[in-house]
Amino acid sequence: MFWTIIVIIFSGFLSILLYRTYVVFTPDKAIFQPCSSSIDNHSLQFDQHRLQTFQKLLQFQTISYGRNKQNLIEIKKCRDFIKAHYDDLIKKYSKFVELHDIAEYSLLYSIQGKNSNLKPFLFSAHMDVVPAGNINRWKYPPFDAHSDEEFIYARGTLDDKGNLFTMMEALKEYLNVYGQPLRTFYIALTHDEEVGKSGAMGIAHYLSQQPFGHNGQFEFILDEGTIILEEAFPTLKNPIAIIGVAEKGSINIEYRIDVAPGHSSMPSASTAIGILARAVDKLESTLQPSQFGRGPELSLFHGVTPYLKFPLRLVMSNIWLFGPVIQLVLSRKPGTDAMQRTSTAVTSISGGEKENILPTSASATVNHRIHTADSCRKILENNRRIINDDRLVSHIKSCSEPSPISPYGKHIYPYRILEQTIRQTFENDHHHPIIVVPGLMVGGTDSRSYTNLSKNLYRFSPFVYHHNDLNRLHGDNERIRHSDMQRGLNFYFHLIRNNQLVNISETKLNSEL
Ligand SMILES: CCCCCCCC/C=C\CCCCCCCC(=O)N[C@@H](CC(N)=O)C(=O)O
Ligand SMILES: [Zn+2]
Ligand SMILES: [Zn+2]
Repeated sequence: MFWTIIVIIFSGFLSILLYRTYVVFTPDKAIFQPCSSSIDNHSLQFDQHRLQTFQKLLQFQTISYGRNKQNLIEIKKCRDFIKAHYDDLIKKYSKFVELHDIAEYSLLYSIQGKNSNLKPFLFSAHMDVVPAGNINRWKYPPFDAHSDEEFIYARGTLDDKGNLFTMMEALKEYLNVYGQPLRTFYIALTHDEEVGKSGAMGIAHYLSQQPFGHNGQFEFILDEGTIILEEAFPTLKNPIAIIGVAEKGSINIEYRIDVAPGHSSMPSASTAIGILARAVDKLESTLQPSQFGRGPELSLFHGVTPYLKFPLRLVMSNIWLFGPVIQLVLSRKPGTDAMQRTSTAVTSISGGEKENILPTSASATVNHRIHTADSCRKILENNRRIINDDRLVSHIKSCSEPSPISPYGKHIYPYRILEQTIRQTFENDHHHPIIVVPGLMVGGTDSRSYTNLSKNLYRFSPFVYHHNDLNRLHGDNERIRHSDMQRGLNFYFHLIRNNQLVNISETKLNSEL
């Protein structure tokens, strides 16, 4: 009797696991053709001429070192280069293309559509880059834009001049092929994304003053963001395109301790530096709690699960049971761990004046990137508990809460167009079709300044990266593949094209499912 009950329970349990694995999580085969077939054959080439122009763009040392500390001479040169290179568009299509200088160095191209009933859309990219760090660690000098058979190496290739160049080239091609579009759209090229927001805020302000109708709302906004990952999961051959539907918040907290001075020959048990060091150590070694399953990362996992092989598919289909194991695996790599929790990085520290004076003060700044299920207040509170030392005083230097989560899924028109354009751009790989999933953008973007313009904010860069290469972002040897540049051109071209349908409506989309 006992064994019979055990067998019944076990079989029931197994059935639930298998049901979820093979019935609930099945691949979504819905293919949506967002545009007429004629355009599908239109392919842009990343040819020698485009390569050379891109290299010139990369050679400007448009470095943002810190707030109010930028290489403005190079930024100005880069801006002028962009203006000159695309000047033809303004001249040739002066009836509907305009260029606006914003916040002195940022640019906004507006392309007036024929049909003012259609809500406009906006692409955004930035021309500034972070410093290259120790250039001896680079394979090629970071501003030479060295090109080999496969890659172009330079600071800013992926973040974010690759996006900037491919969207501008796609615009040029679109106008040359089709002339005036139906739907109005804008391309924003900012100059201080890495350190501030004056470019994006100036653009947001300018746009909010425009008489669009639609309550000043954009159909969607697309900014740099999450990418296409290769080999993200064991045994998975399909690339995963992650559309960032939300962006983490960011808080910078300074922890400071002030004590009386003294002679270094008679130190007390702990100095200001020692006390601060222990607090920093506690913050680093105590992770903020995992929020796995409470943000867009859950949808990423649900989207990928049907494509995984047994037994991983079974594990991922049953997060209710294996959640803790998945959290443990995610925590093994910085890139995956960042998806499931608020991250902690101690980014600066200072203290002490002279070798024989006990330090009177010491301070450290901690940067947290806040998961959508957390908040600034919650993180401050967690830290207070973790540090558990009243001698340290905290000061919030800056704080922005996580962004709202933009709507996504089959029934959301702009998300759907984006998803299908990604598939369209990758359609030649039939062996391992691309998987498109929503996800969480772990870094900050200019789109933060555009929140009042649209509820549909997406962050995506159409470039393939291996997960082991993620540390090239803001790191050494940043690079981009020639093939990615080619795909970027086609992605933006088709995205502009796919957004020109007049009868786009959620009803129409739904009927196609
Ligand atoms: C199952 C595997 C999933 C692995 C997911 C990892 C996905 C990571 C993909 C892309 C990460 C891209 C992060 C780059 C951030 C670029 C933006 C940036 O640098 N922003 C700055 C400035 C700012 N506006 O805040 C920043 O400090 O974040
Ligand atoms: Zn960027
Ligand atoms: Zn960046």
